[in-house]
Amino acid sequence: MDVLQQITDLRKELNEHNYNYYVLDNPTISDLEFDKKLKQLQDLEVKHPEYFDEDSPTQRVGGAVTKNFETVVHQNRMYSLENSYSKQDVLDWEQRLQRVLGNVPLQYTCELKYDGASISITYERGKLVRAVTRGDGFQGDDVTANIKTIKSVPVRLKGNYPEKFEIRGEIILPFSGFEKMNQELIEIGETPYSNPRNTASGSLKLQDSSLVAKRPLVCLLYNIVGANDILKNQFNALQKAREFGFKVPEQSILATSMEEVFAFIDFWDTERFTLPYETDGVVIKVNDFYQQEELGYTAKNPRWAIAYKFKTEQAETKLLDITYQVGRTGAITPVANLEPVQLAGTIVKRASLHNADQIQKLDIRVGDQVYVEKGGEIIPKIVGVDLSQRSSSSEPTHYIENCPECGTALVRKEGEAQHYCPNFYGCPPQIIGRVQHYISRKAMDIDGLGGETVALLYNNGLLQNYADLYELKKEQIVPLERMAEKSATNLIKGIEASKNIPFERVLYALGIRFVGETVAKKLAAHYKSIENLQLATYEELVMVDEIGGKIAESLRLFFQNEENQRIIERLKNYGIQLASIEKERTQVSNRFEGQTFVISGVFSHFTRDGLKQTIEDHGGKIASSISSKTHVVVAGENMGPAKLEKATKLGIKIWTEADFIKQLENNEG
Ligand SMILES: NC(=O)c1ccc[n+]([C@@H]2O[C@H](COP(=O)([O-])OP(=O)(O)OC[C@H]3O[C@@H](n4cnc5c(N)ncnc54)[C@H](O)[C@@H]3O)[C@@H](O)[C@H]2O)c1
Ligand SMILES: [Zn+2]
Repeated sequence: MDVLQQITDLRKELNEHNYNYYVLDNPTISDLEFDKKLKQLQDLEVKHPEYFDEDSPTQRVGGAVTKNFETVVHQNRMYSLENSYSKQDVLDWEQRLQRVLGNVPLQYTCELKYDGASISITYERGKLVRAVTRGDGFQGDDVTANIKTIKSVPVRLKGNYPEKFEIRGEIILPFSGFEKMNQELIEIGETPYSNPRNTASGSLKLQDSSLVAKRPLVCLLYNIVGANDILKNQFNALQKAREFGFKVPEQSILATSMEEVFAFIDFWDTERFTLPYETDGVVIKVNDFYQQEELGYTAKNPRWAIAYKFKTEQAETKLLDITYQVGRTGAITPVANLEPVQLAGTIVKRASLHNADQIQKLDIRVGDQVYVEKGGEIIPKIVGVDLSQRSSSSEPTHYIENCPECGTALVRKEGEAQHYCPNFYGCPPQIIGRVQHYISRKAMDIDGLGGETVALLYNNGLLQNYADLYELKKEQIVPLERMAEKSATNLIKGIEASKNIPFERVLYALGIRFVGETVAKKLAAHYKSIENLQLATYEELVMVDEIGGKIAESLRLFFQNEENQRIIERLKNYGIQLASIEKERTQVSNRFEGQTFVISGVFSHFTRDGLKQTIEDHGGKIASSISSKTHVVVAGENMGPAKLEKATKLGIKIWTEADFIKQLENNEG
């Protein structure tokens, strides 16, 4: 595979994991694996600076804003942390510090790294005025009402606090509270939550703050922003925060050498299991705020801090049996059912096995004692077998040959790891899964219709594919289980509203294999309509930017299929947007004709998308990164210093948001 493809694939994959992790609170791979892939991407990008992209997951904080809350632009950006896994990484970091600061003696604060969801809380004159999630670092969700229900968050401060400041912290769920919540769920026959971190993060996104109030959440604070002059250094700031009434864990220390830092790490590496909540590492920060300011930030992290991550834990348990799940694309995932075992603060009963190869490679057999590992989140994985304990009567695992849901013989394509059920139109989880994908937030975003309702509709014979949604009648829905007049009306309304979803998202919603959001955008921009895309040959498709053979092949297969053709025809008749209409509709002038723009930072009058649209409306082009072909950089707040430098070096015009508006008005006035 060529490097660019590899980079593109990794970015796409990591973006999807970020979405699962931060937005859905439902990761599908372990943190360790995620971090490995991120590192792999980082290494490739370092080797190939020509493929730099400011939107890469290596350059961005992973979260996003949701549509459920008001979006708030952060006064001060929220960053992530650089991760390290060895003491050598930490020593290398110290070297970099010394290079920038010029071999001065350094002091560090060492803090525990709390594993929850980050929050930024603003106080004015001692009163809590706003709490916002990290989101994408530039803007987040306003979750003030939810945060106010957390008892450890002071609504009014004590002592001699600064007039106005933000304080950052982590919303966590202590083990005891987590277990209590799960106990209650198990009692009513519900599935327990997978781990404290995702449950804490999911809690913040609840719409009903009285439900949040019932959850035993805790807020641990670690960073005051906007009062550096008064507070001078991090260790003092932590102390002061305690005096103002915040919950700041007492474990933090001030270290004057790396030896002391390492002693702190070693101590907590084992002692962390005695804490009432989960910690996944230690955060080391340059103590002095003046030095912090000198060091500054990369696109994603402060240069003055680093996180040392503890190694993940393993447990040994018995493999009871292997079951197989069928996904929306027909992919089969084997799942290991384990004798419940305590691991990293949660009870593990299942582990993912990925595919037949992995089972074979590790020679995993039912009845084996296996090692499971967990990176701090959901389904852990089996990393090995304790062969010394294998019974002599044990038999090698035979991978299933038929679909567990519909009985069809499974297929496995050359070069692919996964087995597939090819019964695209008859296999229930595939049918349901495709409709669930179609209605999902990033696709048609159908309000009032959830994944379970889709299954309900299918099970009642009301639905075989997503086109059938548009034939649904209220009278058919009302009598269904858990449905009522109002929910049925909402459902129909939501389906109707999906007719306004633009073509690129419809294309994504169709669920064509390998056609994710980005690819759908590219294709929509290039082909403008579904007819054009249907007519495109394999050779034409692979000529399109970022479209590889795998995607082209999948598109051909999809459009050749007569069932799909019928469905698309029906969607067309229902009035679904199967062509781009933006261009004709919005082109207002040719003011920016022939000019390429790069936009960077946060804007107050425009959203980023809105700004891009406006530029295009006036004939300009948008590029994702600065190069010699760029004509104008529109710089919002918080534009990165590296970018600014690059633009200046290349002699590119830099407009502020105000400049941009002036340019527009000149044209229009
Ligand atoms: N499994 C997946 O699919 C998946 C996807 C995305 C991210 N992740 C995981 O999430 C993590 C990356 O998330 P991230 O970008 O939030 O970085 P991070 O959690 O590794 O570190 C940054 C965060 O640490 C928190 N923090 C806790 N204690 C702190 C302290 N004392 N001082 C300062 N900050 C403190 C802050 O909220 C900060 O934003 C990784 O562990 C990654 O593996 C997993
Ligand atoms: Zn099947």
